Amino acid sequence: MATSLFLSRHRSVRASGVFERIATPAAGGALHAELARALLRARDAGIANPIAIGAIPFDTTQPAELLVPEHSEFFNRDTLRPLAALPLAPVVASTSIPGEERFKQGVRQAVANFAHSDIRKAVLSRVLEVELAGRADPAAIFASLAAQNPTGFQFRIPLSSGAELVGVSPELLLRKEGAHIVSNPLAGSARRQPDADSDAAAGGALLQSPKDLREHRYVTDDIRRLLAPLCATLDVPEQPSLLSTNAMWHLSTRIEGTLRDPAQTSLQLACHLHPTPAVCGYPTDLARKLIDLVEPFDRGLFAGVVGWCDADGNGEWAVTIRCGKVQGNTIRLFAGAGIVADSCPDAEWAETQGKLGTMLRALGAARPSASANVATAAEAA
Ligand SMILES: C=C(O[C@H]1C=CC=C(C(=O)O)[C@@H]1O)C(=O)O
Repeated sequence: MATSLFLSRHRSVRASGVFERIATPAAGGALHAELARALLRARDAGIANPIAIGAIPFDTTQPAELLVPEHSEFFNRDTLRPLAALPLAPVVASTSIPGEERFKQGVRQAVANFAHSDIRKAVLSRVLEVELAGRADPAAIFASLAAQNPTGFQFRIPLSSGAELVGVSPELLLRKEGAHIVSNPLAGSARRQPDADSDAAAGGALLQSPKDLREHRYVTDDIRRLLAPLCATLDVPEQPSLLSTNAMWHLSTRIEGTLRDPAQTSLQLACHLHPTPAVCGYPTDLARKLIDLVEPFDRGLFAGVVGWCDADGNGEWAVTIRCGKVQGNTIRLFAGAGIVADSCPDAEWAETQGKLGTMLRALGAARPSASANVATAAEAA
C-alpha cells in the first residue's frame, strides 16, 4: 500500500500501512462515531498517536475513503528535500466530458434556470480523461505537482480500489486546533497572465468584478451562517483579498473563529460546511439538483474534502479541487466554475481550462505558464 501524504504550510502528514479502512458515508453522521471507535481501537493496539487520513466524496451518501494508518508522522514541509523528478509517460490523448459545446450549453441552461427558480449560483464542472503512453505513476505526478506548486495543500491518497487521488488544492475548508478554527473559502477566479503588468491587472480587475464578488459572497455568507451558532467569536472580513496559484487568481476570505464546544472534531466541522457554495452553489440543495441534471458524470471524490484528523479532533481538511484520479494508464482530471446570472459560457469554459492547467502542467502536457515564474504565490491560511 502506497504512502498517503497531505502537505500544508501548517502541519504536513505522511502515513503508511492500513490499520483500518473506514467507508461509512459521511451523510447521517454515523461516520464520526465510527471514526472515534477506530481511533480508540488503534490506540488499544499500540499505535501511539493514531490519525485518520483520506477523502470524503462530493456526494456524502457515497462511501468515505478514510484510513487509520499503522504509521504516521508529522513534519514541516519546509524541511522536505525537493522530491526527485521521476520519469512520466507522455500524454497521448485527452477527452473532455462534457465537450466544449455541451458544457457551454449547461452554463446557458443554468443561467436560464436562475430566472425561473430560487437558485442564485451553481458550480458546473467537467472531467478531462487523460491517457498516457504508459502507466500513470502517482509518485511521479505528485513530485512534479509539488515542485511546480510549492504552496497550497498537496495530497496523495491511495484509494481502496487501487487508484490514487493526487492534487494540489488552494482552498482550506477547515482547520481546527483546540477551540480555534480557520476556513479560507475561494470563489471568483481569473487566469494568471504571462507578463507581470497584465497579470497584476488581471488580479486587480478580479478584486473589482461585481460578478465575481457576488459569486464569492454566496460562499462567505453561507459559511458565516453555518459557523456563527457554533462559535463564541467569529471573524469574517467584509471584503475578500486575492490569492494566487500558478494558474489562477482567486477571491479569498480567511475566516477565523473560537468554538463554543471544542469537542466537535475537525472532520465533523468540515462535513458541516460541505458542500459550500464554492463547489455546489446557492441554495445548496437546489444547486445540487441542478448539478445532477446538467453534469453527465459522477464527481466521486472531486469537490469533496481531503485531509486528516487526530484522536483529539484536531486536523486540517482542504476542498478536493485541482486534482486527478490516477489508475492504470489514465488520469481523470476535474475542474469546475461557479455560474451566476451574469456568467458567460465562453469565459466559464476558459476558466475550467485555466484550472485544468495546474494538473496538465504537472503531467508535462501544457506549456509552462510564465505566471508560474511570477514571485511567490500567496497561500491560503
Ligand atoms: C470548483 C473549482 O474551484 C472553486 C474554487 C475556487 C474558485 C472557484 C470559482 O471561481 O468558480 C470555484 O468555486 C475547481 O477548481 O474545480
